[in-house]
Amino acid sequence: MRAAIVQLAYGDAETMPERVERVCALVRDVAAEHRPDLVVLPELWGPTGFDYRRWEGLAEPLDGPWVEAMTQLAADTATTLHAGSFIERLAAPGPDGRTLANTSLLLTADGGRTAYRKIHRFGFGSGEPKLLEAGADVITTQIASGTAEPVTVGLSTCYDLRFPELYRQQLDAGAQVFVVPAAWPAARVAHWTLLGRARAVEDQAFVLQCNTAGTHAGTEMGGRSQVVAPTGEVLAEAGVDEEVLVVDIDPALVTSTRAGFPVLTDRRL
Ligand SMILES: O=C(O)CCC(=O)C(=O)O
Repeated sequence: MRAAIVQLAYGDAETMPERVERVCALVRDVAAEHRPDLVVLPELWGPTGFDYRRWEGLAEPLDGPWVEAMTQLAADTATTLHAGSFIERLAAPGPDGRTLANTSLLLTADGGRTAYRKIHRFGFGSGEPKLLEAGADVITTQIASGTAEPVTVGLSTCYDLRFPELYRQQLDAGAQVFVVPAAWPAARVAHWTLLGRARAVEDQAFVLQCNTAGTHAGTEMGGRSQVVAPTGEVLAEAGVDEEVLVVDIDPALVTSTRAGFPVLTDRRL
């Protein structure tokens, strides 16, 4: 399976419509040049990861224009597109009384859609916990892998990476690949790369991490997107600017790693 991890850089000057147009053109170019099976974009790259004041105004329902543009992009490029996440306007307030969520979308070329609402909200009382509802559902789904066998991917977002129990639940649901879009700051980027490797090693799964680069709302993003094999080997790592990683991964390596070093069979639940 060929994956293209599109690490986007942005600042405060670019508007969301300008960025959507730029990113659509970039993804079309990547798809035409590399023919990936899966393209991954970062968390909240449209409304921005840290400019919370804009979220209310930039929120959209699941049938809004951003989702429509991403659905069209998946169809036009004939790839599965993990579109990163957006600020979803919910039809009704959730248990915390909020009407917004940080929602990731996996879109297939034939119009299929899997949504994941970020479970662990980042901000310690401000930002996400103050403004957003938390997701409640662990999400895995099967996608085409470029071979006869589909591959099972688990969806999570940014701060979720700090909570290994989520990945164990995805593992138990059959996940072979974890896809993690993020807007992870430079200040803690060493945690981002370390935790991605940890999730790969402990669950013997591929980890595809797509971070944001640039500086917006006064927060410098960390970049360093990476693709980690079930053995823990880092197959590709980005720098700190906008960059596209194109990596061929073999889902059979998950099976052979789990069979060759069967640590998961020693779990005591
Ligand atoms: O956990 C971290 O250090 C960063 C998390 C974050 O920025 C987010 O979830 O948006």
